[in-house]
Amino acid sequence: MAGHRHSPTDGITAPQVILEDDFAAFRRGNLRYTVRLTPEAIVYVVLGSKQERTLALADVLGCHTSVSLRRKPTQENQTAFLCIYSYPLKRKLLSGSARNRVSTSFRVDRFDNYEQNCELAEKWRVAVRCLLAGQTVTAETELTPSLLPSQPTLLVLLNPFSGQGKAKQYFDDQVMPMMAEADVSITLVTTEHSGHAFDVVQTADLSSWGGIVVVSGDGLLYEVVNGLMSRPDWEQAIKIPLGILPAGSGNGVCCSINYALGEPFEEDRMFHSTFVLLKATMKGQTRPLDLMSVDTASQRRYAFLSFQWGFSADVDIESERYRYLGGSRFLFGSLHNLMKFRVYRGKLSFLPVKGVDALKQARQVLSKNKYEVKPRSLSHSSSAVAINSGRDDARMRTRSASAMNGFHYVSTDNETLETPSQESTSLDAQLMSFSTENGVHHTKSEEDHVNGKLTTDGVVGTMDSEDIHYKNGDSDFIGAAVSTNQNNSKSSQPCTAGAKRPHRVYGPSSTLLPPLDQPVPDDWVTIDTDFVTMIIQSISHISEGYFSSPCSSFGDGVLFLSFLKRGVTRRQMLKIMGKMADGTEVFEYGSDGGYVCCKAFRVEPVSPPGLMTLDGEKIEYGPVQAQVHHGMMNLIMPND
Ligand SMILES: Nc1ncnc2c1ncn2[C@@H]1O[C@H](COP(=O)(O)OP(=O)(O)OP(=O)(O)O)[C@@H](O)[C@H]1O
Repeated sequence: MAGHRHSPTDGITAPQVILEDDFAAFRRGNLRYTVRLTPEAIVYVVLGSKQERTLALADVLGCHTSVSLRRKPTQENQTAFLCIYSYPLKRKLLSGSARNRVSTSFRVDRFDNYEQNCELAEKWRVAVRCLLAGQTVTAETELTPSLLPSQPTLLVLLNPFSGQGKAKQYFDDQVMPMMAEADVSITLVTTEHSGHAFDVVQTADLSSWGGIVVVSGDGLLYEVVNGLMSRPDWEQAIKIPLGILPAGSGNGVCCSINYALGEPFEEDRMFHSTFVLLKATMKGQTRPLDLMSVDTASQRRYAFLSFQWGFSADVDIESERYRYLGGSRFLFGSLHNLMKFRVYRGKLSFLPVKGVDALKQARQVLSKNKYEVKPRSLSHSSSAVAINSGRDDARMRTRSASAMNGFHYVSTDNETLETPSQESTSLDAQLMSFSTENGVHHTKSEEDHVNGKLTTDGVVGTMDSEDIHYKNGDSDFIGAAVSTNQNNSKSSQPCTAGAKRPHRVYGPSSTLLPPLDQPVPDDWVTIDTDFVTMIIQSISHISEGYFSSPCSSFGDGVLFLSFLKRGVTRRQMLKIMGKMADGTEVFEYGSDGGYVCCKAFRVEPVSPPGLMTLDGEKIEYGPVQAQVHHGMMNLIMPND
């Protein structure tokens, strides 16, 4: 039985090789391999040939010795086994790429003795597991089981009614086998009613688990987050790594994770998301995720995904009855709502982020994604936001470069790059003022645009038809904004989040938000109009097929706000929905919408009661405001 331990002086690859042995193929007669373990891969070469195969460790989930092969040693056969589970990406003919499971087994037969072969196989297992956990292993490392990283136990909360009601089936058939391969142990709780997960995490001793994973739609994660934030030790509790496996019909978080990582999602989303989650779990990796503190008249909640009002909220909630269709329910719901095509009167106010040109960033992201991007004269644009305020349908219909679909861009050097309507000129001139560094800055031409309404501490500009106001105060946009609680420090005591918040809740102070019944600070932008839809989100996808914010990334500390106003037509809506689905130019809302970057927002509906959602869950209809809290949560996902 051949084989040898690698010596660092062997060959040119010597410094890279951690282990090298000759093993027999599992089921292929006399075929033998030289197998090498490097920090990046397991490479095996057929003895006597140059036929080399590589299992990249980035694709490997686990490694087991003979245990999994269910073979007992006999007198004649003293062989041990080594089995490696990998999930390499394969290109698909029509649909990009997808991972597939490959299990590679070797017969470890260097010795005539079963125990010694087992010991050798175990050395390999220890080395591979250590590398998968991100530990450094070299040819000199003494490979004993004591080196094995301790794998945390995960609390898994499974909603059997998520999506099409297949969460349990997915979990048993796909997730559990992969968890076993990765040696991840779990405590499984199947939720029995709405609020169950909230109760579990609100009272649990969290030190028992290394993380909490929901197998559900985004709604159960929302429940878990709010459960954690309702604990007296919320500040520590919310730091527990949180993961999600997509069993809902929306799955915005999983979609955003896989998009950010360049991982496939469309085909077998549970399989791909489990792979991603386990890779991160094994290395103890997380990424920060922002949390929104959201106040309504009666309550404070926490959200990590989106606030929606209008068309998209209606689609989300009203399509619940088509749940059996899975993700297609949104398409069905969209078509249904397109027929009604309602508008919603209200006021949208937001605190813009200085120096972020959301549209320009979106274009960069999309072109990096190799999507076809139409030429636009944006090269000098660096205004804080870009908003379309015109309502010129003729201009909307003309997709010429000069019309730019109604978008109007301004630059810090006051160069107007488009010929906007009078209305958009007015708004953009106002926006230009907060893109300057030190408070108010107006050129003569800008002042002309804002209809001459100058005040001593800034400017109030009004638009004839849309009643859009911009007020510029003296204060810097963060920190000095009006707040109910000027103490910026986080409190572990219950805090009231504003004058209209009768429910005492735990959580951070919303330093950017005034009480809900008080006016917004001067440095906020207000748009008072008829809206068709409004989505405010912190990650890229609000659900599958809704890549509505190309600029959003995990833990960026900002929100992106997309809206459409009265004036957009059904045809345009259809087109926008199509673009959202294939991830191209989702921000191209024509002259009747906008895509902006903000830190806080307030929505004050005037329309009769309708639907508003937070992370896809219905909330009470009425005034609502929120601010983003940078990276408060830890989302289980790879970060290298
Ligand atoms: N056993 C249960 N019975 C009824 N409701 C439950 C149960 N477990 C959880 N819930 C509730 O179901 C709601 C939705 O859960 P979840 O997000 O997992 O699925 P979903 O709404 O189907 O997902 P999606 O919106 O993506 O379709 C949550 O608010 C949660 O409180």
